[in-house]
Amino acid sequence: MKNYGCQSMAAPMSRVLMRRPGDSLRQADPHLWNYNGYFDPEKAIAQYQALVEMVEATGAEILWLEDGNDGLSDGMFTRDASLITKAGAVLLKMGKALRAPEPESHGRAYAMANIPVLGRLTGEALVEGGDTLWLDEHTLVVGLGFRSNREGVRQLNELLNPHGIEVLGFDLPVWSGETACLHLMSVISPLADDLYLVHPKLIPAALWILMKQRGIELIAAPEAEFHDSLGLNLNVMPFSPRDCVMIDGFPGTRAVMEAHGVRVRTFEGDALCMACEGGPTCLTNPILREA
Ligand SMILES: NC(=O)NCCC[C@H](N)C(=O)O
Repeated sequence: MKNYGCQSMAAPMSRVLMRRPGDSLRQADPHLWNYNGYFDPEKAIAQYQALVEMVEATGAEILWLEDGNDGLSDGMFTRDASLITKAGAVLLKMGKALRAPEPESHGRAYAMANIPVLGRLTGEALVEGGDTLWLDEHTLVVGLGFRSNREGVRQLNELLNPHGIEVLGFDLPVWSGETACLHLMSVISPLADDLYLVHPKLIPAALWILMKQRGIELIAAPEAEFHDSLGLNLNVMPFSPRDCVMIDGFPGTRAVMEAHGVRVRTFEGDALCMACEGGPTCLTNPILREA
C-alpha cells in the first residue's frame, strides 16, 4: 500500500510532514525573518504543541523533520518547500532566500521515509508550496508573486504533465510588499472540494471565474477579521472535508464556515501564526490524502 500521494486539498489526511519549532526559532532575529511584535518563541512553541495534539487526535501519522538548531526558523512551515503528488515529491525552490536550504532537507526526510523524489526545480524557477492549490487531481493552480514565478510553473508542467497534471499560473498583487508573505493560500482556503473560504478582493479574477465554472462555492470571511488577524483568519486547514482547524479569536470567520456545515477546531496562534506569517495550512504538508 502506498504511504504517500496527495492531489487533493481536503480528502482525509492520514500522513503529514511537520517540523517542531525549537532552537532555530528561539534564536531567530525577528527583523531578519520579518516576524512582527506578536513574536514570542516560547509561547509559539507551546501553541505549536496544541496543533500537534489536534493532528494526532485525528489519527494522522506525523513524519517529523528535526530542527537541529540549523537556523532555519521558517522551516516549521513545511507546506512550502516540497509538493507531494501521487508520482512522488517535487522539491521546490524558495522565493524567500533565507529559506533556500529547506527543499533539500525535505528530500533527505523523504529518502529516509522511502518516498520517491520525482524531481526538483532548478535555475531561475521559484515555487513555494503555499502558492499551490489542487483544483482537482489533474489541475494544480499556482499563485505568481514574490515567492513563485512563471519559470517555476514551466518546470512544474515539464515534471507533472507526464503524470496527467496540468499546472496553471495566476498573478497575485504586491499587497504588503516584497518582504511580506502573500501566498495564494493566504487568500483561499479549500474546506472541501466544492467549498472554499476566500478573501475576494485579493483573488485573481481569472481564477475566480475558473473556480465558479468548476461549481466551487466561495464563502467570504469577514474583511475586518482578515485585517485584524493579519490575514491568518483565512488560513484554515481541513483534516477531511468540512472538518477544519484555524487559529482562535476570529468568531465571524468561524461562524461563516459553521453556517456552511463545517466543523471548526481552533488553537491559539498569535505568537506562532500571526507573528511568523503562517497558519495551520503552512505548518503542515499533507503527504497522504485519500477519499
Ligand atoms: N504557506 C505559507 O503561507 N507559509 C507561511 C510562511 C511564512 C514564513 N515566515 C515566510 O515568510 O516564508
